[in-house]
Amino acid sequence: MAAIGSPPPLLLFVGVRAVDPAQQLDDVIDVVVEDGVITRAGRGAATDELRRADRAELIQGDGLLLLPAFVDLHAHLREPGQEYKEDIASGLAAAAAGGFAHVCAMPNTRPVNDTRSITEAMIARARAIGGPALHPIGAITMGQKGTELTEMADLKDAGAVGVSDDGRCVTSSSVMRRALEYAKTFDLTIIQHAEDHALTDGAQMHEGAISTRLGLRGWPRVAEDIIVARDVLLAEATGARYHVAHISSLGAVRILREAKARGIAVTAEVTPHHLTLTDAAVLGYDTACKVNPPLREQADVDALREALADGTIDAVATDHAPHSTLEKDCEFAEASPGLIGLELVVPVLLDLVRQGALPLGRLVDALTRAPARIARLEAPTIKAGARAELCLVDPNLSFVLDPARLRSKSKNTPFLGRQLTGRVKMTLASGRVVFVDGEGAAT
Ligand SMILES: NC(=O)N[C@@H](CC(=O)O)C(=O)O
Ligand SMILES: [Zn+2]
Ligand SMILES: [Zn+2]
Repeated sequence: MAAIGSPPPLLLFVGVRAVDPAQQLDDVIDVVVEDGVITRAGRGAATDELRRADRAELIQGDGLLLLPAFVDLHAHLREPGQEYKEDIASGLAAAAAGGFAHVCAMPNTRPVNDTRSITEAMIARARAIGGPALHPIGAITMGQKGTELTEMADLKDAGAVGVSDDGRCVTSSSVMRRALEYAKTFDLTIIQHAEDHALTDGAQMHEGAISTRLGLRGWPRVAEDIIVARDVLLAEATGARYHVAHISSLGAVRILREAKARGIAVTAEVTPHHLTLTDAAVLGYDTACKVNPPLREQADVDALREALADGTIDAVATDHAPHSTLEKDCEFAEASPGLIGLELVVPVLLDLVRQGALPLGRLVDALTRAPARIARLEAPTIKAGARAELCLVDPNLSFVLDPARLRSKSKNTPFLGRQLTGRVKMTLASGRVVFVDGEGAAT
């Protein structure tokens, strides 16, 4: 297969099942990539003449899926400041291996990304690496302290695609109102980590029968619901764009559904782990399952799946949150919350498709067009004339997840050692091959 790095001059995907909801495309076709651009897509597009060209590289598509490369609205790449967990290079390598061409990076770095110079430095670093594109998300408040608004116009001008205090909730209604009003003036989305901290003090996991059994302090659903409900009212009052990060509770889903029905400009993302795991995974005190918001109950999982399938939840986002072994190999109460996700989206979510819980087209939309729309990015698409941003997947390849294969610096995922099915074989971002399964990390 094509080498990582330089744009392959002529790449021919032959007889591949291409799925792109933006084109209402789900068909076995050929796709031709020339000098980083999709030049032809359709039956017979890889003509004999093209196949005979010296520079042609043929990729037989039998049994494989060709998708627009993914857009992640929510990842923690930890640079600047916590490079022992992850850095921009390792985070983007993990993204490439996961099928992503675009990654939005949360601002809870050290220092917090609350100023133009940090946003610019992150983008410059990512460009020098040359993998998937990095789009910083700036902070809503200085130092994510929840009081003084950042200079959002500056952040946007420097390349920020949204603002969030993720990791912390903007709890003050007054600050939130001003943030929405301010962001509205230049069409920036406010992304909320919805958690009423007064209700989650000391919380270790979802509040329910299992937290009681384990003797761990719980985070009740209502701590999320209260904030989402209040913010929906503020979004309505201000007319600003509001986005719920990592939605996890059935109550928040209901509020979101009602808000959308009333025409309020609210969107939401859900993570692969909230779609597939429950608080039962915490039995045995597995710190890999400690995450904010916490893994909830089957009724929540069912509501999230239904809402993703019907479009109430717009996007899937990873909330890739790397932590070192030291921060996870400890007492549950001491462990840092968060788990990695960039490299696991395909196997974890294809499982939902196989179970009939989610149509493949909706999943692809939730990983490409929907997040791109929210971040105001151009969505990858399989269309002649588009820059090649593609993800080739073998949906039937089964493997046991080996930590040594992960490109992320951190290995904190409950899926380690599990049998998974579905693997990314190749990723193109900005017209360049950034990942080939079995080859070294992107440089
Ligand atoms: N999700 C998490 O549990 N942790 C995130 C912060 C966040 O997304 O709230 C992190 O930065 O580690
Ligand atoms: Zn968060
Ligand atoms: Zn996060």
